[in-house]
Amino acid sequence: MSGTQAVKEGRSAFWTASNDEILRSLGAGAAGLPAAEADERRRRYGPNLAVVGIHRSLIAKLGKRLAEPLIAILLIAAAISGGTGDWQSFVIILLIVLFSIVLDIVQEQKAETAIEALKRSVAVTASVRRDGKVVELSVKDIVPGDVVELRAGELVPADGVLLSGHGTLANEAILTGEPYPVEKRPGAAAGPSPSDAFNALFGGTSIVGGEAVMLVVATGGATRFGAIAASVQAKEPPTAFERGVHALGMLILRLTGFLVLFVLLTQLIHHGLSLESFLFAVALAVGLTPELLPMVMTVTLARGAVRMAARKVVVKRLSAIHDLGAMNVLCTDKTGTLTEAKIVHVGSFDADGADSTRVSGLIRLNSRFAGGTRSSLDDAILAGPPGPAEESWTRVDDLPFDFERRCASVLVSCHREMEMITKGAPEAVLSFCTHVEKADGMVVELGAAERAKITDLIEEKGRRGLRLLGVARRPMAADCRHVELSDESGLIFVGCAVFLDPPKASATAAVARLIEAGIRVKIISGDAAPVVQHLVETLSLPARGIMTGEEISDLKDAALVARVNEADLFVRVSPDQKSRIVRALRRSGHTVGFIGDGINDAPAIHAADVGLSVEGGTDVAREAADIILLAPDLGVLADGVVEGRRTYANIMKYVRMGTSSNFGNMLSMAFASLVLPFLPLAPLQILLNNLIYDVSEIGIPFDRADQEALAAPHAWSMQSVLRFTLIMGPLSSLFDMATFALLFWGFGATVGVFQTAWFVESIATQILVIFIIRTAKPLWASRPHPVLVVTSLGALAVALLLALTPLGGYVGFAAVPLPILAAIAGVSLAYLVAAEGLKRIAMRPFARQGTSTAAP
Ligand SMILES: Nc1ncnc2c1ncn2[C@@H]1O[C@H](COP(=O)(O)OP(=O)(O)OP(=O)(O)O)[C@@H](O)[C@H]1O
Ligand SMILES: [Mg+2]
Repeated sequence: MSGTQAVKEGRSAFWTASNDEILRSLGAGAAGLPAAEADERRRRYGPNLAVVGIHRSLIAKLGKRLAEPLIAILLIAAAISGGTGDWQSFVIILLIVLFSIVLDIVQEQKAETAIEALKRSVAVTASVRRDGKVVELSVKDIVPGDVVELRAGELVPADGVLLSGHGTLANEAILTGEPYPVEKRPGAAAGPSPSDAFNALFGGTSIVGGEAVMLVVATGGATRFGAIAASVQAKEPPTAFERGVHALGMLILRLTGFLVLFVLLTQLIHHGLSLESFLFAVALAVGLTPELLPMVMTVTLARGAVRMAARKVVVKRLSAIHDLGAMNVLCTDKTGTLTEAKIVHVGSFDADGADSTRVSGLIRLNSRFAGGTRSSLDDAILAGPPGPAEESWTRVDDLPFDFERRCASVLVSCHREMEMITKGAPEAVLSFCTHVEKADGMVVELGAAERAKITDLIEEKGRRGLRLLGVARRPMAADCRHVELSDESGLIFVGCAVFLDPPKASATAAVARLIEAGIRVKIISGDAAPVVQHLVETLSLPARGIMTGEEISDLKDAALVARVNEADLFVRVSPDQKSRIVRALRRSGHTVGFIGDGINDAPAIHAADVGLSVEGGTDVAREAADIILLAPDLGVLADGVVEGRRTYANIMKYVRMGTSSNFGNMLSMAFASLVLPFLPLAPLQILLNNLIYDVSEIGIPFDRADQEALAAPHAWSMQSVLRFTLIMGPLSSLFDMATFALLFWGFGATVGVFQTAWFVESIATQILVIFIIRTAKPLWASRPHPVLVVTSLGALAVALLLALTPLGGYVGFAAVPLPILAAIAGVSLAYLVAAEGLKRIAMRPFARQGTSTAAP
């Protein structure tokens, strides 16, 4: 198949065709598509999303819920009730199903809308040529035939070919697993294999060097990445928290199944098969399942996300909120978070340490003509006045900067002169040098003594907090047209350019707050040791232990795990080492955050439990991040951490209440069905009880959290959930059983009175205990949020109204004599007092695993 054909059919090997062929077959031009044509194509090809169909329609959501086993069973129960002429049950069951589904869907919908809006606010855009102008478009609006302009640090939005490029380097690790950048240039590839496609860029990869103009050939699911993403549904692996909640849900489900079978069996033996006992078992199953847990989690997290956004922290992945609160190690790069990132080129010195305009002139030529990533250092260099003869130099070739060799070279010519000028990390440049240029222009061999002197000079400037770039040159043959990496040798050292980047005054307080919050702060920088150490001293940051990139490259992963905890400063590390450090910290048991803004930070951001970036960061860093800070400030992050912990604390309240009351109810029901000659609650009453209790908890996402719950990183612990359940559950069923005994043997209550009284006891204790177990402190020492007070007491009022007024006749309630009511009130009060007393033991925190090694 020819290349043209491949393009026409939207098939894979489009890179074998020539650009002219591709432009023709796509009906496109270098100036971009007309807007009307683009709209037409958008309709024809659909949105440029790798995975579509994540947004389920309302109908689909409803369908999914109706198909849930519990709801399905309830609907069957309603049908059977209706079929046997029990219209009352039929209507009430349907109402209950409807109400809980609507509650669930509405809440979740609201949460999703809020999150979508947040995500959109930090979404990555692309520069697209339309109607001959360059416009910023949402990536999803890109269509085949579009012409996209790309720079280093940006994501490739779709599959396409290079129309032109300069020093273009792409990172295709997402497709190939290969971490090293691949060179890209225009032309037609020789073979159909993607590894031949030197002229193609693929959606989902990123530009890490140079720039490019790309013609889009395939979008959305038709891209290479789209095909992969669709096959794995691009699902992120669940976090520890998500796994924990899921495991808990499964445990409860199994217990419920077991219990329902048990109750059904005892009912069968006692009373034979009846509709009543079937409905009872169904209602029990419904009542015992924490069916609203997923919704409450989503709603609580979404509310947390909205609150965090108000504090300039935008969450892209909801569960990252939990991880942020659990984070106990934060790794940060230096520039921007600890410094102002206002880099100024303040001067240059030669090999003897004397001021030198010659060095400044050479480094300007390098920055001016360097391809690849233009860094903030280049911007600082070019902000100064041009050198004397700068205009007469022209670029011939260049070797773009990369973070591994930390150098950039240009080949420039002026009249008959041809020079290669190299700049980069001083020690890297110096290692390429064999000669040195003196102040008078003389070039002499670089002896060991002089080399040591220059190294000392560099060290000494670094200790004063000055950032340096070394400058060297090499005269080349006049007919030289290309330079290669091997040409970066035998250089003549000229001197260093000096830069200042003022420390951020607010960083000291922000780091102190993070440490106060139980988070260890580590600095991972590509800069030199003295510069980083000077910064740490200036800001008086508590940091001990330093490790260099060189040391790290000598260590195997296992050895690195053993050593990462010893150091708080990591210097001269490469992007790959940044992510190795993060992974090692995670493997040694920490929950690790990484904040950075550069291309070189993206792998580490991705590797962290909580990847953080800032609004002004590069696209790749922002795309890799779970959380975006709208202000590059660690103080904002400290606020976010507090919010994350609050959200977690509220979810734990729901988990605790759900598990302990469910477990208690299970025990009570099992006991009751063994000893009572009738059902302790009619099926409808159980459903009603469950519904009212669910409503009473709607206020939890709004609740305040105690200062104590915010003070330290938390971690999901199944042990502590189980302990709470095993203490508080039996306690509540102890009082349930006392109520049974009192009603049945003490007062000799009739079925109707018994059920009404127990309904009142059960709902009152379940709801009121919210106020006790929402805090580990004494009840009176922690004030609940008004919304929680209103929802829970409101729900209780409704329950009492239903049970104690003639309204209750519809669901089988009877009038309860005053002495019984008084007795029930007494039992309930006794239960609450006991719960308050026991909660201290039940809520004692478990020691966190993995922190012992990291304690300061
Ligand atoms: N444009 C450039 N040309 C030559 N060398 C450069 C350039 N940009 C950076 N370098 C060198 O590479 C080193 C690492 O880059 P950079 O400082 O961006 O890393 P980093 O890890 O992001 O550091 P930080 O912690 O300060 O954010 C720099 O210290 C400098 O020596
Ligand atoms: Mg950086």
